[in-house]
This record gives sequence, structure tokens and C-alpha cells, in this order.
Amino acid sequence: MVRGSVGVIFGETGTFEFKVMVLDSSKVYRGAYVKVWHDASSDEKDHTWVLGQVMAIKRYSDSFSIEEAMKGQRTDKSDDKIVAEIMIIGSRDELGMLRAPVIPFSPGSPIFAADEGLTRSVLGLTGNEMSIGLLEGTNIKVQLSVNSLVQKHCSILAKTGSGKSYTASVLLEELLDHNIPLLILDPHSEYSSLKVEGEGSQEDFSRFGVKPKGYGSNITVYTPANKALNPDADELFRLNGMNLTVNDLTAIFPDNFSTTHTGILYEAIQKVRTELETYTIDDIIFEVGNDKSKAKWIVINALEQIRDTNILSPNPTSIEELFQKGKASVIDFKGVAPELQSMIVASLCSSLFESRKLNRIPPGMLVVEEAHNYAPEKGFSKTTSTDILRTIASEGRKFGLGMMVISQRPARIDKNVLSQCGTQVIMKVTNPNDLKAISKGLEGVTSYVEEELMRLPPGVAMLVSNEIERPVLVDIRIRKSKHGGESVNVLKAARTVTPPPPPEITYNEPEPSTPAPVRREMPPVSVPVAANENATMVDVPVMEVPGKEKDLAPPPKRKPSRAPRNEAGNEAGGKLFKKLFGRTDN
Ligand SMILES: Nc1ncnc2c1ncn2[C@@H]1O[C@H](COP(=O)(O)OP(=O)(O)OP(=O)(O)O)[C@@H](O)[C@H]1O
Repeated sequence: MVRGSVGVIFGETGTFEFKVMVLDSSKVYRGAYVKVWHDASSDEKDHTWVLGQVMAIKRYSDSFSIEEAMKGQRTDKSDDKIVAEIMIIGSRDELGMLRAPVIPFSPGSPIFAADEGLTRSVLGLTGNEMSIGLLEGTNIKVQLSVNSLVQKHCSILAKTGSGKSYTASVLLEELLDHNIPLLILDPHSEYSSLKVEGEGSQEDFSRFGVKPKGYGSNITVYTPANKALNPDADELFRLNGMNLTVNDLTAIFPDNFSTTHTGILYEAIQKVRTELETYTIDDIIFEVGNDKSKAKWIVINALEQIRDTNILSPNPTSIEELFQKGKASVIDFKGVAPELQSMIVASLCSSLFESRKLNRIPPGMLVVEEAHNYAPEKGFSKTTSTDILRTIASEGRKFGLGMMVISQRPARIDKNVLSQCGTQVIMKVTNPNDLKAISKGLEGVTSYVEEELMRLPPGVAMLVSNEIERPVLVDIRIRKSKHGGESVNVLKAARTVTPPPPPEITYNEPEPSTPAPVRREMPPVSVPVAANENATMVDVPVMEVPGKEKDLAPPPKRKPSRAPRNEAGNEAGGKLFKKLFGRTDN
């Protein structure tokens, strides 16, 4: 036996694979990397170490009697034969190109456990900036390049509970350590825990060569709702409510505006613009009230719905505030209705892209959790945010705006978005449609890989990237910061004593002051509320409609059609507010 060899090639060999009789089963296991000296060619240039990987392993023995084994008398298993199937990956030539042997290996050649240098260079693991874990079954660090990850986008795909948000947070920690600005769209309040130092065994931290760390003041959590609904948020998130255009408004709830309604809105905004330098949604509502058609009520209703979300403000959250070097802004969508979420994503991402194009903000990364909800594949659903996410996916790299796409349903994400991701981190996936979507979108993903994905244990990911030669399995490192988004242990919760109810929240939301409107009291009248004009009638307060003789009078003073807002910045009790944010007691 050649010193250090872990097996010997036998049988028929090819240029893509060969079989090995295993001598040291602690070094040759499924997924292990091995090396073999190639000197079958007469050309000395081809004499080199070649890297291979164990794809399958079999064990057999024919030197025992079944009868004895059935009686449990087969205790000596030392004559078991272990056979491994090796797939040849190749070697690097003097130009750094990957080459596979053109002449098969000789049977009888010894194989060895691969060393770190060869494994790294042949696989192309040459990044040295972001440590995301260890090559599965080895102590070899897997490091990615920040530039490549951010510029060429990345995706993190896995079935629920397989470690998507954990892995995403590992990448985000690394990006924060490199001062990359992050904007995180967080539907489940999972990312605020980046603030807090992680817990875990010292052994785990040292295995991966990292130390616990909380990112504290580098993380700011914004709520598009309010602080009564989301007391953990640091700041309110608001969109610009001044000088809105027809497109701005119809994009919010597109289904609420037919062509007729858009026309009424257009006319009203044109008129408001001729009279006021700056105007609010209340001014538009008032002007729509001057329209003669019955259809105006639909428009007023839609505009009031938008106003009552309280997402519009004269003091909007600026992109410059959200996207800063070394900072992560988390938009926590807790308690925000899906249609409003996608409107916010559309508006926010458009501003982000425009600001980046104009170099008003530094290069950085947009992180989209549950991306199938914001950029769904055609045929699943329609959302206002799909177009801008597609644009960022296809054009973002030109401007240094990267996107991290995270989803548990790869089959349901817009293909144009998914296919633009140069780095894919895939964890356990079992749904056949999702597996198909992953393998369709990736080069080098074979049916072997699909099988591997179904069997991945938690915490292990398959890394597929333009930078590396073939998919590799990575044991994702422990988080430096605390993991959020743990699932609730229902049984444990049921067994614990119910705590006393929390103290009632009395919260005066410090909403920026809107210009105080003057209002008129109106009797209720019946108007249709659905998007079609023949819909059922309900009672709503109505604005005064100017009579014929009043048409000649100067334009009326702007007066919104509803009662003034209270100090908390909203009309507590608005039906839509309740629908969108779940409660109204703020
Ligand atoms: N690399 C890892 N090391 C240690 N634990 C991990 C790792 N990855 C995941 N876990 C554990 O697995 C659990 C599930 O992970 P995570 O919350 O990231 O799943 P998820 O896919 O985001 O789930 P969901 O779809 O429900 O949000 C967590 O409790 C986490 O502690």
C-alpha cells in the first residue's frame, strides 16, 4: 500500500469517472474530495494531480454465511469491501484553466485525500472576503467575493424551516463587516435580531473561526404601520405624500382604478396643479369632489383608502437615510396588508434604483425576503412590485445595486429575477416544482444535484456560483448575531401559565404634521363602493358639490371630505386602517 493512499483504482476507468477499492473509509465517504496523480499521458505537461469527488459508495461481503448472520454471529466485518465511485473534476493548467484528463487513469493507481490547496484551486474557491462556512466534511473555509455577490446578485432558496433566514443573516453579517449598505424587506420581523450578539457554544464559534457580535446601532428597524403595532421598530417609514401624480396613486391599489376613474383623477390633479404649488391627497380628494359624474365617488373612496393607510407623509423617509455605508435598514412589514406591502416595495425600490443611478447613494444590496410575494412568476399572482424588481435584477449590476432574493417557493418567483442571480445558496428543497425551477435556472445542476438537495440536513447548503466550477456543499457557519424568526413551540406555550395581559399601549405617534385642513360637516349620501359603478350603495360622508351658479365662482378652498385627523396622525377607527393593520386602537 502506497504511504498515505486511501484507496486504489480498479476495473474499467474513464475520463469522467472511475471506481476505487477503499482502504481508509474514514477519508473516503460520500462527498469527500480525493486526488490522483495523472501520468497516463506521454506528454509530461499532463502529469499533475487531478481532483475528484466521491459520488457514491457501496459496501459488500461474500465471506459469511447468511445463517450465522441471522443468528447475530457475524461480528468480524474486517473483510467487507468498500467501493467508491469517483467523479473526476480536473486540474488547473498553467493558465489557470480547468482541464479534465483526456486519457483514463490506470487501474491500480493509488488515490489520496485531497489537500486544501488543490481543492480550493480546482473548485475555484478563490474568494477571500466573506466567510460563509466550511466545505462540507472538511475544514476548508468557503469564502465569497463581496463584489461578485453584490454585483451579480444572489438567491437563497429552501423549503420552510431549512435555514434560509439563518443563512441570509450569515451573508448579511459579512456584508455589514465590509460596510456594504443594506436595505432589507422583512415580512416576518426576522432581521432585527442582527442587533443582538449571538449565543452558541464556544466550540461552534471556534470551529468556524468567528466571534459572537451584535450589530446594534448599525441596524435600524422601520415600520410602515405605527409603533403601537410594532413597538420594537426604531422609526416610522413613510412615503412622499406631496404632489402625487396619477401614476403614483393608481400604482398603490391598481385594481381600484378603471380607465374612467383614472380619467377623473387625471383631470382633478391637472386642476389642482394649476392652483397650488404643493398639494396633498386631501387637495386631490376635494378636487375630485367637484367632478359631476357619479363615478367620482369610486375615486374618492379609493383615494380615502390610500390616505387612511397613513403611509403618505409630507416628511417621507429618504433613501439617503435608508442606504448608508455599514448600515442595514430593515423595513419590517409586521401588520401591513400584502397589497400595501407590494406598493411600498414598488415605490421604495424605484427610488432606490433611481438614486443609485444618479449616484446619490453608495453601491449596496437590496434584500428581498419572501421574494415570491413581491416578484411572483406569471400565472401565480400580480403585484405592483414585480416590474421594478425585474429591472433591478437585469440592470442593477451596471449601477452597483445588488439584490439578494430569498424564497421558500423558487417555482413561484419570476424567472427573470431568479435567472439573474449569479450566486445561489440552496438548502433543503423537496417540492418537485421547486426542484425543477432550480435545476432549470442553473447551469451544472444535474439530477444528482436534485437528489442531493432533497437530502440536505439543516444548516448545510449547496453553493452554485459563476465563480466556482461546480456546486459544492457548505456547512454554513454559526451566526455572529442572534437568530430571529424561531418558530413558536406550540406545545410548550400551551403548558406554560398564561401571563397577565400586557399594559395597554397609549401611543401618540409622532407623525409629521400635515397642513391642517378646514372641513365642512356633510350629511351622508349613498354611493357605490365597488370598482364598478353599478355596485351596491353604502352611506359615506359627502363633500359639498358646487351647484351650477357656483361654477362661475372662484375655485373653492381645499376642504377634505372627512373629519380632521387626531393628534396621533390618523383617523383612529378608519375601516381600511383596520383592514390593513389589524387594529385601530393606537
Ligand atoms: N447554519 C446553521 N447553524 C445552526 N443552526 C441553523 C443553521 N441554519 C439553520 N439553523 C436552525 O434551523 C432553524 C430554522 O432556520 P431558519 O429560521 O433560518 O429557517 P427558514 O428557512 O428561514 O424558515 P422559515 O421559512 O420558517 O422562515 C433555526 O432555528 C436555526 O436555529
